[in-house]
Amino acid sequence: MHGLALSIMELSAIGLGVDRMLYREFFEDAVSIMRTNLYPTCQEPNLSLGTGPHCDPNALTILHQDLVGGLDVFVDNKWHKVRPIPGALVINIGDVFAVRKALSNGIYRSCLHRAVVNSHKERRSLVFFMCPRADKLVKPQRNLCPQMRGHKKVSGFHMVR
Ligand SMILES: O=C(O)CCC(=O)C(=O)O
Ligand SMILES: [Fe+2]
Repeated sequence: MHGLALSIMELSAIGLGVDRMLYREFFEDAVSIMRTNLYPTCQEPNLSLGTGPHCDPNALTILHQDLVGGLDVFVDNKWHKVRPIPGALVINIGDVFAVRKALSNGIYRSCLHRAVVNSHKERRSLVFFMCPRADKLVKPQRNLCPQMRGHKKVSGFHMVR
């Protein structure tokens, strides 16, 4: 999973027009998180949520869901179902990569999502959260920061787990 996430980061760097190896130093040998989620059936699914609406706070998320369905994304002011496709992974970018002043300086966006439950079948997902190394300062490349022109230093932050 970590190797796949690193390759996706390389592609993302190419998309931003920065050195494709740039993000390797942030993520190589970093401690990431893997979690399994189990959503039991619920008699009143409309009154309950599996996971409430959120953006992932890490850099990149790789999610595998079973075929039950329940992941929703919020796009154009509405919730949309992410239909499970056998063998497919869902790739989500998180705040460390997406927000302003983070790695892409807001050029990439993190996506609000949630998981809903149903009354007939329990659901499982397996999620890999790629996090940056704790000792790395998260900040965008200077050329992604037109608003910083004329400033000496681009400030950054450390990811707190
Ligand atoms: O189980 C899902 O489909 C979503 C889980 C999720 O968003 C998370 O664990 O951050
Ligand atoms: Fe999430």
